[in-house]
Amino acid sequence: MRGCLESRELVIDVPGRSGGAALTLAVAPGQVWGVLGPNGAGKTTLLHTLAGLRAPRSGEIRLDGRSLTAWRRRDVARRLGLVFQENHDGFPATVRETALIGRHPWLSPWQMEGGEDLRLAEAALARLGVGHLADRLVGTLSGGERQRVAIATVLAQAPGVWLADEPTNHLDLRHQTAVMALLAEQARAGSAVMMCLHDLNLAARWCDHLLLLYPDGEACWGPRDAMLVPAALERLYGQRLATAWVEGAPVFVPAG
Ligand SMILES: Nc1ncnc2c1ncn2[C@@H]1O[C@H](COP(=O)(O)OP(=O)(O)OP(=O)(O)O)[C@@H](O)[C@H]1O
Repeated sequence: MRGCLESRELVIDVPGRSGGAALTLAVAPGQVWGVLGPNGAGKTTLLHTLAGLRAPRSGEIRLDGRSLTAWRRRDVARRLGLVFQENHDGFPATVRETALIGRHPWLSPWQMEGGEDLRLAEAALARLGVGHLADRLVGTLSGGERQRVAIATVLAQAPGVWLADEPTNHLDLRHQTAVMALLAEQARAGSAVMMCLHDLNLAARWCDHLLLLYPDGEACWGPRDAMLVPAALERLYGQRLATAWVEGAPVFVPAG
């Protein structure tokens, strides 16, 4: 499914911060954007603003060529999926029931999920390697299993735009790689993908565009190689870095 998300002169509303960069950028079909920045820089605020969950201070967001506020909420949910940083399970649902929530934007009010919805939800769980947990209550899962169910739920939703807040949260190395490969695969199929990451090396390997959010609200963005400048990254995190090259890609590690 193709999707495109644009921001025009967008200033996010970070509590206690005056000003902030005006973001004008487009996450085009096929692109994978990484959002980097230290704790509190506003990465989650940005993703939630782009998803329409909180109002910007100023500026506009356009989803598939139309103002986000002009779409009905259901139509937004058919086009845009959000992987939250943490999952809070208010109800005792099974893994299968949780993945089926991804199909709800595609049902009419009061319509029950059908066989095709069930097939898509179970295929998504299998893709994330959690199909065998379908009958378990989500509250009994490990952190990494729960995270993979959350990603499977968005996969079942089949959005053209993916917003993922630290999608590799709680995941071991193999599953981090599998999830990044899945997001890249979604982009290759025409989706627009944007994710917050704390791991510079995952960003360097898997993202083609980067947005650097500084704690004072400043920002810069562009193609990955133009953004992966050690001095800029050191200023971003307030941390000296050493750079090595492994299999043709830069690897950043904290120095001294
Ligand atoms: N509801 C709120 N009330 C007060 N302050 C808030 C609220 N939501 C966010 N903030 C503040 O806004 C700033 C940006 O938060 P945000 O969660 O977007 O940062 P982040 O870059 O995602 O951080 P992290 O890397 O720690 O996840 C933080 O200083 C946070 O404390």
